[in-house]
Amino acid sequence: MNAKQLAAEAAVALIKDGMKVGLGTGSTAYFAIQKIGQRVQEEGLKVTCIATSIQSEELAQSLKIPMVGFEQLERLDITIDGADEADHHLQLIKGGGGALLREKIIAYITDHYVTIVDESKYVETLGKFYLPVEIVPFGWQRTFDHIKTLGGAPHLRQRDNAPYITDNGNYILDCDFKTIPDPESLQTKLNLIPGVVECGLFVNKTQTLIIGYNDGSIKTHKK
Ligand SMILES: O=C(CO)[C@H](O)[C@H](O)COP(=O)(O)O
Repeated sequence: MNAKQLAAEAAVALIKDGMKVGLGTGSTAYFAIQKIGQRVQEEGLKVTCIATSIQSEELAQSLKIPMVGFEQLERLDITIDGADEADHHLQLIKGGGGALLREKIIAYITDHYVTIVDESKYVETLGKFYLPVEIVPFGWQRTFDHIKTLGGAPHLRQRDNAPYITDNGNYILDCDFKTIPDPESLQTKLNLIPGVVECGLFVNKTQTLIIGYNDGSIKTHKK
């Protein structure tokens, strides 16, 4: 089992019958969704889930995981999601897979937010990974300029030689801040810029961080 799968399966062991569960996005969350599907089918685990992306929703449906919409839930008991970087204070950079807005909406209604990563994502200080910032397409060049004044070199994310479009119809700027010693302050500054929908900093959200190691071990950090 690889390090991502180890972390993912340890997280899925926290899910109990009757829970409302948020499903993350990305290659680590993929293993969690697979395992939830297995528990639903083999153990009869009773859960209702909501996904952080169209991709994860389709995967969950293919595994016959019961899905609900926001009209049927106000809070989630647990969400299991990956991250691009996690620091020692359990602050995160997310959005490498482009799902940061839905991921943050789900994080904010979750009682127990569990982040799953492999050892390569656990860092001293955030910022080596370019920070994804979701922005509206209208006037994006000026939003780009504003972000630049905060010290982050933005790059418009591309796919097939065109701007990458999120599930919400927006663009993403991947911003090189080099190092982010104060994620909370940067998040506030970014989210005040007109045109910014949300940034990929997840501050004080993770209660449990599960790290999978290549030697087959896992470590859990709790807040
Ligand atoms: O934030 C995300 C998607 O928007 C992912 O959680 C993040 O990119 C980690 O992905 P992976 O597990 O594939 O490394």
